[in-house]
Amino acid sequence: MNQTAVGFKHPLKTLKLGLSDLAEALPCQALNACWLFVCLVLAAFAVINCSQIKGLRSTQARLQLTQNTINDLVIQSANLRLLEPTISTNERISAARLKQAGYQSAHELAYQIQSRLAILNTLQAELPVQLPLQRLNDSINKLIPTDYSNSSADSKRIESSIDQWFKALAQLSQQVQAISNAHTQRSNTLERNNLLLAIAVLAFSVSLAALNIWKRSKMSKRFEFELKLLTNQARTDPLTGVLNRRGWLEYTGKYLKNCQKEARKPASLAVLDIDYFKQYNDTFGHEAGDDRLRHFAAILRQNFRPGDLIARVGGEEFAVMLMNCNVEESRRIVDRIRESALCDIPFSAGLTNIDNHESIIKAMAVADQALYQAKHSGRNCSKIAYH
Ligand SMILES: Nc1nc2c(ncn2[C@@H]2O[C@H](COP(=O)(O)OP(=O)(O)OP(=O)(O)O)[C@@H](O)[C@H]2O)c(=O)[nH]1
Repeated sequence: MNQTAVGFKHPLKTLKLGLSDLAEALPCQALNACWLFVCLVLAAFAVINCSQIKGLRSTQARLQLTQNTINDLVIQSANLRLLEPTISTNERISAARLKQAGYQSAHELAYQIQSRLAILNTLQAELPVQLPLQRLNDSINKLIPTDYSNSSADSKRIESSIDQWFKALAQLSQQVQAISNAHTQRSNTLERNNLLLAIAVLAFSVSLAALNIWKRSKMSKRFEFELKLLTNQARTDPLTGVLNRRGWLEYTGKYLKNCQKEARKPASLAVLDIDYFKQYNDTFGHEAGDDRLRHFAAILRQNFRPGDLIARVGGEEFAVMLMNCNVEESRRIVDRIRESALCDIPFSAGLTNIDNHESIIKAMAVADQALYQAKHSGRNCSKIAYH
């Protein structure tokens, strides 16, 4: 059996229909509020991330400064090797070497190293970690020999102290590097998260805007359609489906205005009135009278050209505007309809031309005079009135 024939729908089509129906059914304001809420939450996360990144960056800057100070300290501490008794065998040689390196005495070197340790101490105050600076501070004094004797015990003590000092410095440097790396990693992760949040906020905002535009266009389309329907209904006779008096006056008025502007060929007007309609109504009833009116309108629609305007302007009175057609031609057309086998309804017609583009009301008054003549001439005939 052919499924299409019984109304089978492809599942994807059903889904598409379902989603668009759902989006349409959701109240616009509630949807906007939800969307906005999600955007705000995402934006709040992004702001929190930004402030964290800012904090991490300033800590990183301080860590970098700390690292640089430690590096300077390592370079400066290299001069401590000049004090090693194995290299400088006595105080004189040691002092000479220190002088060469730019220090007046071992104590000056110690003082400068302590100054750098003091800088590190200050920097540490703003770091989220505790560096073992106190230990270094204490040990620096012990490193400076007061006596440059050649005793091997003393020389060994100084050597091992300097080694320990460098070991401690290396550990400190590693510790700071590790903290700095952890901070860089954390701030990279936060930056990546922020990028994702920004993309999400953008996507949500764009989809919200698109949804609103779509809903608005759908609503305006529907509104346009309903307005058109109402407008058409207001201009149409519900019984016969042709224009009512209001529609007739509006369209013919517009047509005549355009004729003036574009110097079009003249039109002519025919007013057609069913004969003895009251008698028919009284004999066959109102319902049958309605059918007769519907039937007469159908005859007119079938026999006039599609461009001609047909209207029911009174109870059993119809008007036709025959475009680009003079009144004599129009009379021939009307008489041909009356005489055709299809037309089983007697009617009288009054005709006039609208060649000087006067108002439709005036033209109808002239056509009515012709109709009056036709009625008084025994009905079921056409008369022309010129003006
Ligand atoms: N069934 C029906 N009758 C209508 C409608 N509108 C008007 N009529 C009737 O149409 C009749 C018109 O009667 P008259 O104006 O005397 O016209 P007539 O009987 O055709 O007479 P002549 O035009 O002189 O031939 C009245 O009885 C109205 O009630 C309608 O919509 N439906």
